[in-house]
Amino acid sequence: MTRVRVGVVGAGVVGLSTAVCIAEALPFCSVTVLAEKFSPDTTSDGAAGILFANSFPDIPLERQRRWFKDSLDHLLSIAQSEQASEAGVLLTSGWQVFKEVPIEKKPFWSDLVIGFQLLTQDELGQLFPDHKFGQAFTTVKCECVPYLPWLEKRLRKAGGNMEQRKVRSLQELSHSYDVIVNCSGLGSKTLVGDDGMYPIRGQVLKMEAPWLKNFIRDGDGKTYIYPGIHSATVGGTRQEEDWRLEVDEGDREDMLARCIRLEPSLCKAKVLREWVGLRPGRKNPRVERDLVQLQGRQVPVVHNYGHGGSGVGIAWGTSMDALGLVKQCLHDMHLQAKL
Ligand SMILES: Cc1cc2nc3c(=O)[nH]c(=O)nc-3n(C[C@H](O)[C@H](O)[C@H](O)COP(=O)(O)OP(=O)(O)OC[C@H]3O[C@@H](n4cnc5c(N)ncnc54)[C@H](O)[C@@H]3O)c2cc1C
Ligand SMILES: O=C([O-])CC(=O)C(=O)O
Repeated sequence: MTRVRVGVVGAGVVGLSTAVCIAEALPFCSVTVLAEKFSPDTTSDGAAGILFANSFPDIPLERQRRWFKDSLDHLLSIAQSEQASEAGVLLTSGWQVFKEVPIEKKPFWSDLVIGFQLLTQDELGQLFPDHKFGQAFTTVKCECVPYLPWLEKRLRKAGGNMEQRKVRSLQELSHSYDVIVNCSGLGSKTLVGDDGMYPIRGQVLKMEAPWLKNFIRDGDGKTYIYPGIHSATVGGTRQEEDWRLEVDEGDREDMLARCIRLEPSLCKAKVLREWVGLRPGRKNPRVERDLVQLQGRQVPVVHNYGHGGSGVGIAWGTSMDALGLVKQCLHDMHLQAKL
């Protein structure tokens, strides 16, 4: 039996989720993940991993809700299973607070997370006297340092392979794969020449603060404290078009001061690690299929990249869409007939 060869470029949370979805749903495919960097060296590895949805201007709300819901459901089922600690997926509760009352008091994801409530004025006064508005909810935190190896293991179990390699052009893959799936994140800027891709620099601290049990996020998206399994992720910055990967001392002092204002006890916490990552910024994620002329042959390419600051939060949902697109490619190529 001839197997359909699927090459997935990228081993961050998006690439591995997509590879697992394809390998498990389409056992007649042989899935290979090709990536320059694997865990723990991807952008995904440094993310706080909070499931929280940002909204994208040109994606229908129903599709965004589905991306978030599919991801939340998938991770909730892991969080409630015996796999939770190995996979690094846990439930977390806390608050998002605002200095000014936001236009959208109940965001589109408010009925998808658990127990979403608005804080009363009394509660705000007790907990966050400098803020005018607050939301309380329970969601999932997915820590990629354990989660990506857990996905790699799941991929191998489904028959998938991994190869460390920088792909300089999709041409290189045209003879080795029947379908190419592009999950290269910010790498898509050069790999497929996408000028809409840009870095959004994020600097965070990993701090030892085991007494903190609840997350706190300022609604401006720049200041947050996310307690996790071994450390709290404390941040952050959102600097567009900034490619610097080194730690900036000014950013560190500024974010620490902002976080200590929200949570004074952090001034006693030890800094375990500092980290900088570049979010794969794009106006909207690109989850679509294309036919590319490669070395005289039309090769189907499925794109799944450009998740910005939401990659962990929507990766499983966009991967389910990418799986649907791969199925459409196979249908069009009549490759199912190879079975
Ligand atoms: C400080 C910070 C905090 C964050 N917190 C959160 C959070 O709490 N929740 C959330 O949902 N998101 C968060 N994010 C965003 C999240 O990290 C990203 O959206 C997500 O990691 C994107 O995943 P990805 O798989 O697309 O990209 P990456 O993780 O960057 O993976 C890209 C992969 O493609 C490979 N690649 C690229 N180009 C090539 C090439 N030419 N050849 C071969 N391989 C290639 C890379 O080596 C890598 O394996 C945060 C980001 C930052 C920076
Ligand atoms: O926005 C947040 O709370 C965390 C996050 O996703 C990011 O820094 O990209």
